[in-house]
Amino acid sequence: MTTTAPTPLAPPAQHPAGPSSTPSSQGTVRPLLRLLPWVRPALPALGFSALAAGLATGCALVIPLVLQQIVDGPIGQRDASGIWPLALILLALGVGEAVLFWLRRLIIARPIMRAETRMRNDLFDRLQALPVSFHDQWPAGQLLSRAVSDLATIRRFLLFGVVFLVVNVITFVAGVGILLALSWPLGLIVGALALPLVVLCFSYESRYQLLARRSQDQVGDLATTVEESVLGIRILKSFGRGRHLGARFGRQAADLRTTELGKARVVSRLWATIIVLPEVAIGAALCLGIWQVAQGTVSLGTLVAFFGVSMILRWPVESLGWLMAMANDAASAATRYFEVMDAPVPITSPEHPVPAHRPARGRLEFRDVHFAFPDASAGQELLRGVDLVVEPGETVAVVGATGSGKTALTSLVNRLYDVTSGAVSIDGVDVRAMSLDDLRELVSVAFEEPTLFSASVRENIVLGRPDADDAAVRRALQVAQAEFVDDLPWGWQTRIGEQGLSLSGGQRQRLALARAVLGGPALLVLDDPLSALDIHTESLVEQALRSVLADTTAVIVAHRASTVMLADRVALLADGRITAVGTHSELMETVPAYRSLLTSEPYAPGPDDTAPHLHTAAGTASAGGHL
Ligand SMILES: Nc1ncnc2c1ncn2[C@@H]1O[C@H](COP(=O)(O)OP(=O)(O)OP(=O)(O)O)[C@@H](O)[C@H]1O
Repeated sequence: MTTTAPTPLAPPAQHPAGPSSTPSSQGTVRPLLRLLPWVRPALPALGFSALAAGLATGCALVIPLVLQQIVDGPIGQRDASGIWPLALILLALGVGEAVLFWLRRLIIARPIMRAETRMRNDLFDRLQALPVSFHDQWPAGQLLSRAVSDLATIRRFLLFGVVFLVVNVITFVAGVGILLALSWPLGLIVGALALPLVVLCFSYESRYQLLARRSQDQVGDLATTVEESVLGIRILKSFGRGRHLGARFGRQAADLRTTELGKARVVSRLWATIIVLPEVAIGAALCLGIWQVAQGTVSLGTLVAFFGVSMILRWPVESLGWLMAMANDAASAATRYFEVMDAPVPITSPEHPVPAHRPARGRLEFRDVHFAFPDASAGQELLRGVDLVVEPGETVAVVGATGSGKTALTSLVNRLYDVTSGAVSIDGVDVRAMSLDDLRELVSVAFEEPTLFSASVRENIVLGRPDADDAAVRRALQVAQAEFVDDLPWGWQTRIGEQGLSLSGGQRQRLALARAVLGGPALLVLDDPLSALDIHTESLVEQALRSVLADTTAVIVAHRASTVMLADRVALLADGRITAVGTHSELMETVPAYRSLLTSEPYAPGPDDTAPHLHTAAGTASAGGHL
């Protein structure tokens, strides 16, 4: 199978996650509001948490007022006994504040983490539902960073940022109200802070959001490099390219550092201004307050209370900088999350699926099939009118030059991709009209690159048929000549490493073949499944496969004559069409292009080869409908 996944050394693929696509117009609020469906169950807890935080801040705001009573009352009147009740109130307020802060955290943690888990599960489900063409275009690291770090960023904002953004604004408004009540000229000076603060935050938001987005994309690129270098460790070591990739990683890490420093610069500028503003306002109010106390227009207790409240207001103002940063980080993480969640899922079960024939006969038909990969340039069709019928129980080998589209053709059967036009049908039912569950039960596949998961041998084999019993697994293992699994340290329960790396290529192929033939599927699609086997094992597998293929419809992509011999007929794929169909010996005799593919005989297309070379043994319009 030819793959277009980005190679470790190629420039990053154009994917929608690029910083250039930063949707700055989305702002902060809209992406965050879209989290509502997941956050809704946590809203009561968020409300209680905000209430607890608000009450805690309320306690803190009342403390200076009690101090005012102490200063103007017992202290001013030198009545020591009057201090105790007020001191007890102070103590109660302090304890209340601490308990309420603890409660705030306790209430919110569980529901927000539940929301994060649901978002993560939904992302995983979405990734499973998205078509192969989506995964062809998106680097794995970009998806990984969305599933891990972006969701953690959103969780931190929901746990902490959102509550404090609300509570701090309320605290500021309430605090300024108290200050105005204590002394309106002093209150006005502190309250006037709000205007420059709002202007500042708005002016900084768009700059910061751009950097936040860039940094998250760069984390994704880093994750991609790590993933590729770990998966490709053998190649990198063999070619001594580890250092090269290390240099690329270093450059990406340096880019990320530059972006993070840029973020820090923007925040520190904002922060510096935000910290200076209340200091200036409080300083000015202090001068005026002292003058007012000296004039006797304000009591000393009022001045103490005023500064107590002002000090409490410093935190909501000063924290605004990083709360805004947190909100922007969360908004751009949410935007990245929704880029995946909003990606279209074109390959789905129809609303009213046509039931598959039961028992399935397994007649497979490609009718005028055209296909272009979604990311191919316009008009670049790989398949340009494929017509082919595979009768029930028949095995057809698809042969063609490398890159001619054999894998693409077989991928249309179980809808890994959909045809651009034309139709693929099984027992007369268009595969797009069936439910995906039905289709994937009917069609079983084995690819040249066998993917095994980090699970036991048995779990890997029964992947598509979890209810298969041991006898069926044993039969599948026999067909695939994969009984070597009995000799593994824990037999069928042996965990095979990530991607089955602890097994040889041939062993992995045999397990993948066992997985494909398990349970006797109606239709078997094998994409050069024996390429990694030695001649001896290959002939053993072929012997065993023959019994399975005797009554199963099968399409086998074949590169070697030995695999072709498994088939009843062979179809030659060239120039996007089936140009010849017949038995192996017929094609060897009459089709030079075919002969050249399976032997070392050179082939130069002649004038006779420009038109599709259709072997008539099966008859172009025969009763069987073969090409
Ligand atoms: N996801 C993709 N997006 C765009 N082009 C692709 C994609 N996958 C494969 N191709 C291109 O389509 C062509 C056919 O690929 P395909 O894998 O079907 O060929 P093949 O006949 O199976 O080749 P081989 O015999 O080498 O396995 C190749 O030129 C390949 O580069």
